[in-house]
Amino acid sequence: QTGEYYTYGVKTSKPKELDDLMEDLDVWGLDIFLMDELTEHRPLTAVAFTIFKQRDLMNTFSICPSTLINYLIELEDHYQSVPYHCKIHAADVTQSMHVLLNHKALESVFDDDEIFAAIFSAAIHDVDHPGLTNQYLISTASELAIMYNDDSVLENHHLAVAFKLLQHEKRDIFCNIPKKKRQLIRTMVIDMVRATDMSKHMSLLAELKTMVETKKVAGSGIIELDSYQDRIRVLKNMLHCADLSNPTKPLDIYRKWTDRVMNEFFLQGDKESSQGLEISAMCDRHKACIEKTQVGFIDFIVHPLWESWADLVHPDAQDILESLQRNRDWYSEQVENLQALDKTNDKAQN
Ligand SMILES: COc1ccc(C2=NN(C3CCN(c4nc(N)nc5sccc45)CC3)C(=O)[C@@H]3CC=CC[C@H]23)cc1OC
Ligand SMILES: [Mg+2]
Repeated sequence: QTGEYYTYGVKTSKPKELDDLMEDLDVWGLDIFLMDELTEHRPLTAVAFTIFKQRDLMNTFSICPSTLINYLIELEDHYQSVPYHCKIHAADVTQSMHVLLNHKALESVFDDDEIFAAIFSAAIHDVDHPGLTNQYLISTASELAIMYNDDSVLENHHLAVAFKLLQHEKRDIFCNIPKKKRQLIRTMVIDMVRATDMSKHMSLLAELKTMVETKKVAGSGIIELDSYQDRIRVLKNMLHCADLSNPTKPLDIYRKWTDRVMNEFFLQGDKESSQGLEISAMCDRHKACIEKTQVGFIDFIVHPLWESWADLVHPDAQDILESLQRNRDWYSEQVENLQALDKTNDKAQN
């Protein structure tokens, strides 16, 4: 019979399976789609609540569990049911952030404020995403682009929505945090979420590379970060890595994300086409080559970022880098097979 089990803040009719799955909460490659099923479509609430519990953040910040649940459920309900930028993506990035924070090279580097800010940022980072790009919102002079003057339109919107949801006493998880500390956490969250705008990718990566070159490492291999700028630079890159982690996950999970993101891009392309607009890169369902796009995404964006991250936290991200390489090889083989198929078809027709 369906039990009223709330161990993880959400109801489940499969407590045993959910217990088993939550064993993998700090494992890279946890099946977040199974999490969505077992939590009856509350993956973000279950994952974020359990991470807060495991890191003892409710005690540290005097957060009443019901207030945290109320906020997380409201936050999760404000993720739109778009193919990619939905609540499962938010849960995925939150869980990925949780694992990255556990890197040995970062052990006891970050304090409770920074850890709270990092997990909270991941949970809120795409809330109310409409499944359209900044460029589309800007070129169609949308309400959001007007509101945010074309500057990191989506990222500023995610932040505003997330903080507005706190303004109800039943949901204000910051209510027992001293004012000064609350402002510091808010500043860090704004910096981290704004850094998930892909237009900031190149400058963020350049900063990460500089940090790697000048990295000060204690004898134990733990990184020394002495300024706010250095600390927030690592946290911004960490969230950016979590946001660009799909190609580093087990192939069956990665391929589900590829299907979802291309579906979202194609839906935008359909809108652009029906509005007589030029169809954006990767958004034309009649012209896109999904496998080639993934090889390009990995070669130009994902691998350069993860290679630098792996240098920073060496050797903690080696298995992640190897998984990325295997997945890149698999998609590259698919491209070769498709090209061979095209050649065979051409021969057959001529
Ligand atoms: C699983 O597969 C994927 C997952 C996510 C994305 C995203 N993509 N982008 C951009 C990336 C650069 N982009 C590129 N543009 C052009 N012209 N060429 C090229 S070659 C290679 C890329 C590229 C534009 C989209 C976003 O901003 C999303 C929001 C935030 C983070 C990443 C998200 C993409 C995936 O697979 C492609
Ligand atoms: Mg985003």
